[in-house]
Amino acid sequence: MSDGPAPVLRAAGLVRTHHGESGPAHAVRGVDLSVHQGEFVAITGPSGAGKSTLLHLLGGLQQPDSGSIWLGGERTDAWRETRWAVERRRRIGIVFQFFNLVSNLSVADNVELPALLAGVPPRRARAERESLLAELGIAGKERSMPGELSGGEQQRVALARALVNHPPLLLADEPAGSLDSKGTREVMRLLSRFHQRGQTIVLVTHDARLASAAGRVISFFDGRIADDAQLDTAPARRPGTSGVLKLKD
Ligand SMILES: Nc1ncnc2c1ncn2[C@@H]1O[C@H](COP(=O)(O)OP(=O)(O)OP(=O)(O)O)[C@@H](O)[C@H]1O
Repeated sequence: MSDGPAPVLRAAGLVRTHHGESGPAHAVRGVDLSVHQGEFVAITGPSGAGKSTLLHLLGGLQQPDSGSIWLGGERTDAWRETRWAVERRRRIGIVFQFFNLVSNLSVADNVELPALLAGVPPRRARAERESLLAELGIAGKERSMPGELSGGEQQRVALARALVNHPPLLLADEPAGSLDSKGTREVMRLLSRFHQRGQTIVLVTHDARLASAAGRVISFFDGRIADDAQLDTAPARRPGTSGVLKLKD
């Protein structure tokens, strides 16, 4: 093992089988993975390959049948649901395809909630929320309810909520999956921007074009890593570019 800093995330021997009505689905069949500080990793692959299951395991939203996960060098095997919930608040931001905002809370409350739950004083939570919403281009929407926003705006709120506690790791599960091409470009541009500032990101997408915004692309197939490639053209290596995304309107 090297003497460098511990990976932000490490997984070893992860296995997870779902037991559905149509029998067992071997979603994750043995995954070893390390993600280092500042990396932008895309996990891509066909529908049903097990990408979402893997991301859920990495974020502690589901537990593996076997294998281990380390966050910042700390082994999580003994963590149960409540411990994961507490640790996630500080250490892992997650954005989902369908945003998962709390529909009866305002934009401001949605973003501040994880900070308040983590014990951040209200004034600081408010300041964090203000600066994130401004940065994400949705200042002025604080009082809106999620249902009053476009999909792209909701995803930006979800990003603000995910980042409000400055987590070392951002997980994104098809964050543009329910957006039109304009919203898709916007979300990917924002992810690239946060990445250029040092945010570590693991993105799951079935869309190879979106994956090309990352610096490292893992091809996932049938529950396993089929390929793990560094891209030379990644935005992080070319600061100031907006990435290699070229989506049509
Ligand atoms: N809760 C569940 N119960 C039963 N089977 C499941 C469950 N969740 C996922 N699966 C099955 O596990 C396999 C992997 O699913 P998963 O959603 O992880 O794949 P994916 O690569 O993210 O697919 P997609 O791109 O379509 O979202 C599939 O065969 C799926 O049907």
